[in-house]
Amino acid sequence: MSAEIISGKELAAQTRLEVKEAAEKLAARGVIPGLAVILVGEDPASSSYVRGKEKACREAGIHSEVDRVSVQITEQELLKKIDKLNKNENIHGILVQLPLPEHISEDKIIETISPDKDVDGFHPINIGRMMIGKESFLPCTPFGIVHMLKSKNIKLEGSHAVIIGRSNIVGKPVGQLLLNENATVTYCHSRTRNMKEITRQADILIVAVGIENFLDSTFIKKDAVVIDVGINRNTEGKLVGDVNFTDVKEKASFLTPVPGGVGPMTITMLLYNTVNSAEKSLNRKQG
Ligand SMILES: Nc1nc(=O)c2c([nH]1)NC[C@@H]1CN(c3ccc(C(=O)N[C@@H](CCC(=O)O)C(=O)O)cc3)C=[N+]21
Repeated sequence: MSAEIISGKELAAQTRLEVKEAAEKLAARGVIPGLAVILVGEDPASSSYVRGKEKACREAGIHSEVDRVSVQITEQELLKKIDKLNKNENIHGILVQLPLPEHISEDKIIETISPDKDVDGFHPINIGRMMIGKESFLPCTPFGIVHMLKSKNIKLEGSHAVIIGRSNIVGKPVGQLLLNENATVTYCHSRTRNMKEITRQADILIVAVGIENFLDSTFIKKDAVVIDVGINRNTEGKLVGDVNFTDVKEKASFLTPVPGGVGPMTITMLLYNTVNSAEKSLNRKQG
C-alpha cells in the first residue's frame, strides 16, 4: 500500500477559513488584525514568499503592510523601524523576513520585536515560554507540522519522533512541540553517527535538512510517518523537498509533498498567530 499524502494545501485552505471567521469577529468588535512585514533586499525567493504572505492576509481579512527596504539599510535604521511598529496600535504582528544581510544581527532584530507582536515565535521569550509549556506564539513551521499530524489523528503520545535538523526555526522547536505532546524525541544532525540506525526507529520522521533527495526509503521503517520540510530548487528550477518522494511513498504510511505540504501550513499559522495576537491585544484593553 502506498502512503496517504497529507495535503498541506487542503488543510491550509480549511484552516484559513477558520482564521478568516475569527478575523471577521474581531472586525465586528472594531479591530482589523494587522501584520507588518519588513523585507530587506531583493532576493527572489524572499520576495516571492512575502508576496505569498500578502495574498494570504488579503484573503483572510488581515491588514498587511510590507516595507521593502534597501539591502544597504543599517542595523540602527532597521531597529528604529521595529521600534515604531512595536508602538503602532494597528499592528498586531511584526515579521522581518530572514535571512538578513551579513552586517545586520538577526538576533538583535528578533530580540527588538515586542514578544507580544512576535508572530514568527522567534523571540527568546516566546521560545522560553514554549519550552516550559506556557502559552506563547508558536513558530509557524513547527506549529503547522503538529497541526498536520493532528488532522490525520496520528498518535503523538508515546510515539518516537525523530527530527533530522536542529535549526532554531524548525528542527529544535518542532522537537519541543512534539515533546509537549508527550512524544519521545530524538534529534539527528550533520554530526550524528549511524543516522539510519536511529531514523529506522522513528514512528514519525521530520526531515529539515535542505538537501534534495537526502532521504530515501532505506532510512525509514515500514509505515513510518514522514514530514518533508525541505525547500530546494532542483537543476530544472523546480521546487523539491529533502525526501525522495516516489521511493518513500511505497514504504511510509503518511507523507507530505513539496510543494503543497508544510509550506502552505507555515503561512497559515502566521495568519493564525496574527489574529490571535489581535484578540489578545483587544482583551488586554477590554478585559
Ligand atoms: N521571518 C521569517 N519567517 C518565516 O516564516 C520565513 C522566513 N522569515 N524566511 C524564509 C522562510 C521560508 N518560509 C516559507 C513559507 C511558505 C512557503 C510556501 O508556501 N511554499 C509553497 C510553494 C511556494 C513557491 O512555489 O515558491 C509550498 O511549499 O507549496 C515556503 C517557505 C517562511 N520563512
